[in-house]
Amino acid sequence: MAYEVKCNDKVGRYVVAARDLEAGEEFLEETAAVVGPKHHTPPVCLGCLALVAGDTFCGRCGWLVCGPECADLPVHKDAECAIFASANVKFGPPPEDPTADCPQLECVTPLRLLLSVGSERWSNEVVKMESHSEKRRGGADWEADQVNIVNFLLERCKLTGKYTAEQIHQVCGILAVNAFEARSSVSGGNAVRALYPQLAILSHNCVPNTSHSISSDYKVRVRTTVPVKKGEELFSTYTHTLQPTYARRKHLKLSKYFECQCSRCADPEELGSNLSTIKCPKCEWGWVRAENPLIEASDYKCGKCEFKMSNADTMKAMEIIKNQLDYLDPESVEMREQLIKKYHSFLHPKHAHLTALKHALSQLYGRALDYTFDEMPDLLMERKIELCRHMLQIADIIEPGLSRLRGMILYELHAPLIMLARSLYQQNALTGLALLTRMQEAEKVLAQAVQILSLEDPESMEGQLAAQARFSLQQLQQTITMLPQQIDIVDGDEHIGG
Ligand SMILES: C[S@@+](CC[C@H](N)C(=O)[O-])C[C@H]1O[C@@H](n2cnc3c(N)ncnc32)[C@H](O)[C@@H]1O
Repeated sequence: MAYEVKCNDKVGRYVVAARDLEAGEEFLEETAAVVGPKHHTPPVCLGCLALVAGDTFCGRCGWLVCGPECADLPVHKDAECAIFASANVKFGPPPEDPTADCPQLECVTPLRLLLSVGSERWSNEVVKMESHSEKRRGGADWEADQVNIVNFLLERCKLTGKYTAEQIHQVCGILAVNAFEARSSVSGGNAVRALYPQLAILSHNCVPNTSHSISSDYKVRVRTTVPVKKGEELFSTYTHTLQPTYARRKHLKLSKYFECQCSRCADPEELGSNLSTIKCPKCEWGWVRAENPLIEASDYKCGKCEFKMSNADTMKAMEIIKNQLDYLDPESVEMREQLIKKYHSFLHPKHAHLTALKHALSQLYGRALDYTFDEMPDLLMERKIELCRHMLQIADIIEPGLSRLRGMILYELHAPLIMLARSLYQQNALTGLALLTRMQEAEKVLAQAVQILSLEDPESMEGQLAAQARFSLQQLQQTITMLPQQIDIVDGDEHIGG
């Protein structure tokens, strides 16, 4: 076994490496203990979990499915279907808006997990999982679960006597604290939730040293992203690493019921990534950061002058900017560039809000309408390169090594490097030697992207990119091999072949 489970008073169970692990080493493979609709989900088929319009129903229980084939899938037929059918609880009218949440489906995944009570997996693994029932009890989530799940299952589905209210709340807590988001196995897979009792033992860190990928059969594979020495802890991340400290900590407190104290959270500079740093409005080159980021209500102050901003004012300003980001047209390059200009005098260039804009732009340049590679002038190629390098500097800190984030950024970076180099060479703005050097740099970037993305499930979006990246790498390597000859011809007196 490559890992060992330990336990302490602070986090409960956690995982350490049982031997030295290399970067990219797979140390855990696991099938899901349960897969089902997310807690907040639009209408989905209870067979394949694809999004549905809400007008086709299972012939036995009357709940949502795509059609008879999905109705007969064991995941539905052998689970909630029999319970709903025997209690004669029909699915009510689905929401008019098929993208809106469907509270009726909240009971499905908890019920699927309850149906495993007494199984070997339940007794050996699931029952040991953290539910935080004491912290959840009486809170808003608990009260909503009481109505939508506990009462519904006990009263409407007539399960009193089979399960207790406490047991159903325990299952709701286990899912809330431990479940992972997966993609349904249908094409364009929508978000669903899956429970992996071994993977869930890993503690959280805002700089994770592992990554996992879930395949279309809902098997998860977990690997390291950096070398991990024997005895060192293995961490996953329960939140979005590109968010600033106050947002990550709030999410972890509200949904996972603990206060993160990791070294990134404790450092006002976020280990140099500066995702929470604001520009001082009073002095030049002063940076405003939380006085103590581990205190939720901490005020913010400039490290250079005496300027201070209250926590409330800072949070309000952050919220206003975030709202503007949330409602952006997902395809708009111009609006994102405008917002960057608008806020660059208020935020650190690496602040999470500017970084979110830059991250989106690093992917939109080359793809968005009017901004495909064919249409982009050199200036915009340079912009895409700059944006990718910005993202890479941050990823090197918050998700170092063979992380999916780095793999995707490196993939984005290779194409503009090649295209810009070619264009400059054609304009005689680069010598043949400089062209070769730049192509070799792009080759290194693309080779790293291939190395990382090849660790992903081949059917996933990243896995498919890996295949494309491998093909591009072969082509690039051929080009580079032939380049010295071609440059000799074009440049005449340049001798770079040797
Ligand atoms: C998914 S579970 C992890 C496994 C859990 N420790 C157990 O014993 O089953 C998540 C819970 O573990 C604890 N935990 C995980 N990472 C932590 C961290 N960095 N700091 C404090 N508690 C943490 C919290 O109680 C959290 O709600």
